Amino acid sequence: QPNATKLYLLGLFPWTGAWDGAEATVPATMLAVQDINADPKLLPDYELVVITRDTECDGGTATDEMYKELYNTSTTKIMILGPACSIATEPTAQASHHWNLVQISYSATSPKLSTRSLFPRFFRLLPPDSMLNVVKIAMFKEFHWTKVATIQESAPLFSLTTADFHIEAKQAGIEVIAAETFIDNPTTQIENIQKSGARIIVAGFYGNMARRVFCAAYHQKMYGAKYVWIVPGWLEWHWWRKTDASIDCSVEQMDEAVAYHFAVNIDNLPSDANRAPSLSGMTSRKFLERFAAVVDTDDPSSLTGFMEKSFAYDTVWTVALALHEAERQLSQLDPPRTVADFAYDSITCQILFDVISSLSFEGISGPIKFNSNGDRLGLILLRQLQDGSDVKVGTLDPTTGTGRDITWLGYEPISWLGGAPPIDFIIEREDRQTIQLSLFLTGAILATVGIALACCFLAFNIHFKKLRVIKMSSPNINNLMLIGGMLAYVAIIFLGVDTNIASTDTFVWMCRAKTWCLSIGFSLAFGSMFSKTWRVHKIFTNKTAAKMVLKDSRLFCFVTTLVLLDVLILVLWETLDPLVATERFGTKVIDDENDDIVYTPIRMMCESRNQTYWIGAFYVIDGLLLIFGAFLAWETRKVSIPALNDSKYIGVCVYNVLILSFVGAPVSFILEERNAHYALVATLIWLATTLTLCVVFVPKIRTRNDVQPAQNTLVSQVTQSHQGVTSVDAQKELQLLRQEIGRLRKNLHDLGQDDKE
Ligand SMILES: NCCCC(=O)O
Repeated sequence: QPNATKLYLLGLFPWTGAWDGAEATVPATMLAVQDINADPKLLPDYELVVITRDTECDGGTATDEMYKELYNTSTTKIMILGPACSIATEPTAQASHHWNLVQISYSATSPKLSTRSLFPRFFRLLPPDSMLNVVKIAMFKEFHWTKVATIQESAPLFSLTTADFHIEAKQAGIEVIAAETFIDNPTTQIENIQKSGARIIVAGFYGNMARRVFCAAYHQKMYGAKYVWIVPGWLEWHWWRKTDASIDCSVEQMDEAVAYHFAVNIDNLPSDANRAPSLSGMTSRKFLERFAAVVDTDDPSSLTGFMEKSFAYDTVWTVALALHEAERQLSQLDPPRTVADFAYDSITCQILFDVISSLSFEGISGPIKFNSNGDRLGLILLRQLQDGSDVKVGTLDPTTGTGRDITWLGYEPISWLGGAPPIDFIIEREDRQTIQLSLFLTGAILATVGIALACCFLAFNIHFKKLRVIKMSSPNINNLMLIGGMLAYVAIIFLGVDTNIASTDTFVWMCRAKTWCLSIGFSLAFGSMFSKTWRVHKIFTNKTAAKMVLKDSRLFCFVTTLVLLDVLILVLWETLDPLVATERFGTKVIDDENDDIVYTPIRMMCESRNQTYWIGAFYVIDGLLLIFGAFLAWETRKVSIPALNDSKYIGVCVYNVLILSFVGAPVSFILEERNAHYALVATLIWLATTLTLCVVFVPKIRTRNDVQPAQNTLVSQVTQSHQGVTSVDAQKELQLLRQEIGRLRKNLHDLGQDDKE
């Protein structure tokens, strides 16, 4: 109409950015404006004019553009359309109500926008994305999935939608086994999901990040028959095929990765068979034809925002209907007013707000009605990408029935690449790690051989106790050493008893017995060696010949003290903090041949809560003994007197035990694999014990007939021995040696007497 008053609307559209939906929503908006202006019954005295601005799908730009237009006083904008992206809608809708402007978005789906206190004059033609979660949950129920992983781009739109999904999933008994968020590189998060074993993945992202996620999924082989991806249904057409320098996947690879994924969105255009006549008088088909006629492409569905075109069209109709009704209500005021009088005043704004709140009409996108949060409820559509085609496979109407069931009837069947819905999680199996029977038997046989060897040495020691070479080496102390060795061998057997061959109770009992055998065995064997080395050291360092002899009884006392100390610690340990069987779970391992199966390594351990302290006590005592033993052995390294014939061998043994203990203890702590642990620890105990016993006893056996009666021989040996280490002042040395020989003779005599006692 030539004399129509212009009513200006500010249209905020994203021509660029993460979601450039202006491509389709602007033509649809203009189509609606054209239809409304041509309708003589609707706002007959007015002409709607939409001033469009590019928001770049960005909060800052959108706010800037909005203010530029609001401060442009040449035109008064009576309402705001858009923006499309939530990130741009949130700041603008938080500010526009201060200008008494009602704002209606044709596309923004962030759940945050449902907060009336933050966005008091905001409406949108579609529900928040969180409302789509009901379809995702319904899918899980339908296909008996109980485990899910989620991945989302870091933005309120996705984090709020995902948080809501987590709550709904929990209520539905679905376990979220991975919840990943990324900013711009989802590689690690995709790897995490793969490690979690999840097969059903619910994702939230814009198209640019969706490409990165699927490219990472392609590289991790997280697609195909075994995976189900559920993504937002409003992503731009063929979003995975867009040229993108930030991904290292070809179009073919992306086609492969996204095949058969599901997309959930609000139904934007009901089929003509199911729909009531729209207020515009158009069928869905007619609308599509007209839309195709106004856009500059042969394939309108390729335009970003194609899904939202009907919402954009209906947004303008909502605005027009509200203005029409507001005009009527304003005319009844005293003095009467018109919508054209709007000067960012609250009266018109309130009327418009109330009208829209109670508005109900049949739009081109279906029935339009807003809830108290300004959201619109609608039919939710589930689509699947089947052989490159976007296929509708089901719908869910939250307003009918339970509002939680998907209608499959009348839609294409779902295509499963594997012929059936995939399992939701890899099959979990326990991998009870026990010591192999063959390894245990090997250990037991070796331990038995060791015990037999120790028995032979014991028999030899007792049988030849009168033999001078045996008598001089404190055979009773050596017997203690042999008993200690035997206990160490027995510990090897106890250590190898696992739950595959014994009950849990027996396992714990064996474990306790092992601890006793090892600690007391060590004290007996090493304590004996240590005490003898100590005696040799005393003899050769004591200045006064009278005080230098340590009798066997003193050595016995020393070893007994060590053993009693062990017993005290062990009894306290048993009483205060007893060892019990506990299951220790290792890192899950996916089967090499079938990636549907994951094994959880479980090791039965015999542990106590504060065992570190108890073991620590033993380490401190035995460690000190070892270190001091090593020192004594070093000090007496040059003593090679067959009459005290063990001293040098004992030194070798001290080093042997010291090195094996210091290597074995930390490695056995680190090594988790049960068999390797047993093999290492058993080998170290066996080696340390066997080497010690052999080093001490084999020379005795070899020289048992080689007994020298004359003390002259001893003198000559000591002299020879010391000559080997003396070179400076021969005369002086000779004198010293003679003194030493005298002293040694007395020592030997005392020792002989002591043994006889
Ligand atoms: N409907 C596409 C835009 C989504 C959003 O940013 O809310």
